[in-house]
Amino acid sequence: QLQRDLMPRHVAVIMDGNRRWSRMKGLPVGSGYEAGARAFRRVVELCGEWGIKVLTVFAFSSDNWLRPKVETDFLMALFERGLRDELKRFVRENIRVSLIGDSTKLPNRLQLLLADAVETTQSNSGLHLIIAANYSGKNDLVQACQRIALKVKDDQIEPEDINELSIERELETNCTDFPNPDLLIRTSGELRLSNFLLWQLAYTELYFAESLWPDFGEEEFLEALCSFQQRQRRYGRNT
Ligand SMILES: CC(C)CCOP(=O)(O)OP(=O)(O)O
Ligand SMILES: [Mg+2]
Repeated sequence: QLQRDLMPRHVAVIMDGNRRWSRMKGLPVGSGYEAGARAFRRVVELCGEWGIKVLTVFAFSSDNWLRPKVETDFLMALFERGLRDELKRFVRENIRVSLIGDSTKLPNRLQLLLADAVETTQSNSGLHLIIAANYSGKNDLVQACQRIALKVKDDQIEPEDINELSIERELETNCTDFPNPDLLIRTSGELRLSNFLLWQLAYTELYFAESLWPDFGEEEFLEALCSFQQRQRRYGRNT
């Protein structure tokens, strides 16, 4: 019963539950992250198949640095390996890659790979994949305020001219025509935003799945899309 003309344009995903998945299977933590990477690739494919325009994934939050170094090192190496393997596919499938978050804290080789992926795919017109790496929703708002304050200081704008659009234009998600997700999916039963996109989620339909991210497959993803299509979005109006 999924209707192609009622698809969300922009889907955001918090890919949570990878370590619990490995623990439940008695496997090392790394296998949970690797299973998560496979689930990520599956969802990228599905977004392409269903004509979703923008997919933003929370790949690593600024809080994730607090994890044991062996884990963050593994994750960084996994991102690098995954990107190296996927870049050719992204180009072939006309996927555009953008990056939000403070990438300067990532390992240099990964920074170079990400910059190369962004540059190589910037004119692609297929699915726009926005990778939130070391991203903080609050920091996104802080840097937007700093940019606006600079424009006021340089007499480019007056304080009273600042409106929602002025802020939206300075957010890191200004790389897409659809900065505000229509649907947010968070897996593993956690019911929180974890400092992901904050401003952008103002009217987003929130969907929480019990599945751990590695188990979030085609059936689970289509279920989330179905749920989205069944919700009547009122944007504050009463009908
Ligand atoms: C880095 C991030 C995508 C990992 C998300 O899964 P997770 O490590 O938070 O897994 P747990 O919530 O099960 O600990
Ligand atoms: Mg988690």
